[in-house]
Amino acid sequence: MYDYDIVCIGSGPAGQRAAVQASKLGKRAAVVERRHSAGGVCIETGTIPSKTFREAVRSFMRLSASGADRAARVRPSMAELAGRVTHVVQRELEIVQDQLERNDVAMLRGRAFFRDRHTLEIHSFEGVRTVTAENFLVCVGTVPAEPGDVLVDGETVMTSDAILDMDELPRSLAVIGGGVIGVEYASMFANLGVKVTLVDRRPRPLEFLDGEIVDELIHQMRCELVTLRCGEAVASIDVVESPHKAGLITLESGKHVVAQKVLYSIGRVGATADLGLENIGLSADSRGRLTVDGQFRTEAENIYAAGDVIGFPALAATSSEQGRLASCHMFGIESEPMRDNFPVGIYSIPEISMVGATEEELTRDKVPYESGVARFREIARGQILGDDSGLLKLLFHRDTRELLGIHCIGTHATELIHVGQAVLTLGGGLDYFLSTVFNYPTLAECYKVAAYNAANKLRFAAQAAEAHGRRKVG
Ligand SMILES: Cc1cc2nc3c(=O)[nH]c(=O)nc-3n(C[C@H](O)[C@H](O)[C@H](O)COP(=O)(O)OP(=O)(O)OC[C@H]3O[C@@H](n4cnc5c(N)ncnc54)[C@H](O)[C@@H]3O)c2cc1C
Ligand SMILES: NC(=O)c1ccc[n+]([C@@H]2O[C@H](COP(=O)([O-])OP(=O)(O)OC[C@H]3O[C@@H](n4cnc5c(N)ncnc54)[C@H](O)[C@@H]3O)[C@@H](O)[C@H]2O)c1
Repeated sequence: MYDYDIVCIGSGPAGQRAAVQASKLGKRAAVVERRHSAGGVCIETGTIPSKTFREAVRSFMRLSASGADRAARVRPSMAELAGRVTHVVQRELEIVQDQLERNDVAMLRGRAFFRDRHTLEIHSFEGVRTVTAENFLVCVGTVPAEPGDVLVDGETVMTSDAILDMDELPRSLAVIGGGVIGVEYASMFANLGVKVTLVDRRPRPLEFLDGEIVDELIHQMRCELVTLRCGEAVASIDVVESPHKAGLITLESGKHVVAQKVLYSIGRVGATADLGLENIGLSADSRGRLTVDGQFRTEAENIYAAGDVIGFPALAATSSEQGRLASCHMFGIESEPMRDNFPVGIYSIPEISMVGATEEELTRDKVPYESGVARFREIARGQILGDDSGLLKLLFHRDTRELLGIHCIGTHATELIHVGQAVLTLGGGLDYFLSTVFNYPTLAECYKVAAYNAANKLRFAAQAAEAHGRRKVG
């Protein structure tokens, strides 16, 4: 008899959801966590702190005489901003703790290490204890990628794990890596009046997004005086005294970037290095990730993996759902697989969200489509909110009129996207939006306006094709 039916290694969204699901099925569940509290990267250093920081930045901008006038903005102290983050993180940790307790999930504190396929050592300052389980869920998440040749001292050069621990707002910040983390923090600090330089070796940041949306983001970032150094890789980073401590970044092109602080955000790797995978016959890929099948099972029959440690899409909500599904599969409960149409939300300022195909993907795959765009400045709610740069873009199949993709940048984009997500998932299209009435004044009205725009383009194109056909016949 094992100590537990399931032990989840890691208390992020995947571990929490898997353990609670197992408990609801009457199983004995435990979660191992090496940090002081349960919550994972999601609550302690990732999603919740960064999104709370963003809201704190935005509230200070709203308090300013004019959000659009950089010079007139109130510049809060780092302590004021961080205070809000600490408060929300603390509350979220309490909620998770309470939820696990209510569901009789045992919390085991310490670093987990596999001794064999049914035995785990848990190392803590109290010593080493051993627990056994019938099944394990590896949901250890990720840690920042830190190539050995780059100095990350945590003071001048830091990863996203430490960026909010800065005592003061820096005068300048260099962000290395224009992925989601880099872009989000670059835009937040730029809106605080920090002089930001963003470096990425790719030609443009966030290449997986629709190009038009990235164009708008770049425009907005430039308005906040962000310098973009794209298509440029970093050769070295040194900490210099000039006369104050600063990071000196040398790019492969020979250019230098000097900034008081450097955020190093070039991706994250699975936290599998010290897990004892060799003792259970598993190995991780070069980025520390584990491979699983459609049921989240690894090659070891009783060992499952979910969340960021299995790679794409590596989001909080998808990790949560993967954890729940892994638990169901483990205990023979049939469940619907996770739907493909999950949204991506980027909490830059302005925020971005998308679901479905981009124009670039449809063009590459030769899918005939038409786009419809609504600009927030043409919508009453956009005017009320003072957002005159936001836009919603819908992509429809030209022949079937099905909805294929939704792309949004601007206020509440991450909420607004869910209307489109539902229509996309349920197979709806242009005619749904044309015949549906939304609340007024709301941003949801953008769906109707974008649909009109696409319908008009389709009609003009059909008329032109018909006229062309008549001319040919004549
Ligand atoms: C700065 C930042 C911002 C983000 N913003 C968003 C966002 O806005 N939206 C979004 O959807 N996603 C966001 N993410 C991603 C999101 O945080 C992750 O997708 C999510 O946390 C992954 O959940 P998980 O369950 O895989 O584990 P994690 O949340 O990564 O937690 C894993 C836990 O396992 C523990 N652990 C690791 N090894 C061991 C061991 N050997 N023994 C015991 N415990 C161990 C770790 O201490 C950690 O607490 C962000 C990430 C970062 C870094
Ligand atoms: N809103 C969200 O959903 C959200 C927010 C933050 C983080 N996250 C998660 O966190 C994960 C990690 O984010 P990330 O931004 O660190 O990684 P990423 O992989 O998204 O981006 C890393 C970027 O760094 C660039 N890069 C790599 N090496 C470089 C070098 N030597 N010089 C210059 N540029 C270099 C890459 O071209 C890439 O654009 C993401 O996969 C995402 O799932 C999600």
